[in-house]
Amino acid sequence: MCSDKNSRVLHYQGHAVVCRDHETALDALLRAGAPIPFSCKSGICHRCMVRCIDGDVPEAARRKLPEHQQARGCLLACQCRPTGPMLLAPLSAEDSVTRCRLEAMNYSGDNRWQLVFDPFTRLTYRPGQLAKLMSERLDGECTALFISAPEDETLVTVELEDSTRLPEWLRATPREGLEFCLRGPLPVEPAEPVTPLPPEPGLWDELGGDSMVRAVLTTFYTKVYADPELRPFFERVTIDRIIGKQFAFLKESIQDQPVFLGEQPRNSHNWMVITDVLFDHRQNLMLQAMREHGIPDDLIARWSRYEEQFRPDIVKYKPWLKRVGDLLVDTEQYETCLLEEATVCDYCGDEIAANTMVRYHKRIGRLGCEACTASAAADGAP
Ligand code: HEM
Repeated sequence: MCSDKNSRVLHYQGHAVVCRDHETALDALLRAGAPIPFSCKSGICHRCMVRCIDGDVPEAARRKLPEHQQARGCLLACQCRPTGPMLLAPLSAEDSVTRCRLEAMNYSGDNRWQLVFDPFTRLTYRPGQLAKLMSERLDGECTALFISAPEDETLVTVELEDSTRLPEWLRATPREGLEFCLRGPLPVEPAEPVTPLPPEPGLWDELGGDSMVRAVLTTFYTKVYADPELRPFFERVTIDRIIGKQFAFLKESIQDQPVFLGEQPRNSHNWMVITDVLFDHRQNLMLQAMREHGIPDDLIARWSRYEEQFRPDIVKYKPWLKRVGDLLVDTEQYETCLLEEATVCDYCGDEIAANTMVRYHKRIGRLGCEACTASAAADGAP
């Protein structure tokens, strides 16, 4: 993450602070005014558990945590005396794992399986939320939907989202008594829209103005377009276009210049399934880009706040509907229409005659000729 391994600078949700000798990460972050939860400060209550996205986690800060949390980079901030720079983030829904005991697995027809189970610790959930189920060894992950009502029942019932592909661990017999792990519940409904931070025009100049912001964004998106996890989202967007959009968005948000013509993050990212972990990964690339251009840590923190604030508008486990005026539009669907004029198929390039019925995807707008859409159906596409 950092060029200076001795700096012990901590980044957390748009706050940057250099940890003093003998100071814990928790105390340093509290000194910087970071919104980090805590209680006992002695490693018992685990309220100050956070995740390390980049940097070395001292052994003492993680040894009291179960293996699956250690593997995700979790640590207790009150037990952490940093040895170098660290990029830290709050826990996400993905970090909460509950052990459960399967009581029954019922076939409810129409290729649907329901699991009834007893969680070892209390689960707070609502019907309609999602969870990831996995074996005790935390592999063989599958998605399930809560369908029981927590106030009426002590046992929990979920329905598997894709019952055609049961993971290996769920095929074992007898199934009753099987122990497994549940991650979640994962949020599916959009949180309240973010109220953006007020502009800070002075920050733009302190960062080095238009040329420096553009240079950092160019470095950042070069990394994004080379990144196997992020690149697929940008399949249909040129790098120059996204740099231009992001530049204008930041200029408007930070410098208060009305230059951004585009959609707010909640709408423009509505179809993207972006987990907290992926969001953190993006923020880490951003941090690297800012550092490569020599931006000091306090300015990095102030800039990062303008990005971090949109986390609730962007992180999700299922696509959201797009809001167009008062309408909510499902963009992740196919539609059919009658072609008024001849065109070419977006998949094979062959001509499609006028007055043909064609199928196109609402968001990506790609339309296919009969041969291509027929072969897609044969391949099992929706
Ligand atoms: C992992 C995190 C993120 C991913 C994968 C991502 C991906 C994308 C992609 C693929 C687009 C192009 C959409 C299109 O033209 O169809 C886009 C646009 C955009 N993103 Fe992100 N983004 C992420 C985080 C953020 C954050 C934190 C911000 C806030 C500063 C942001 C602000 C924007 C803006 C302003 C646009 C342009 C919207 C428009 O076209 O009107 N993104 N993003």
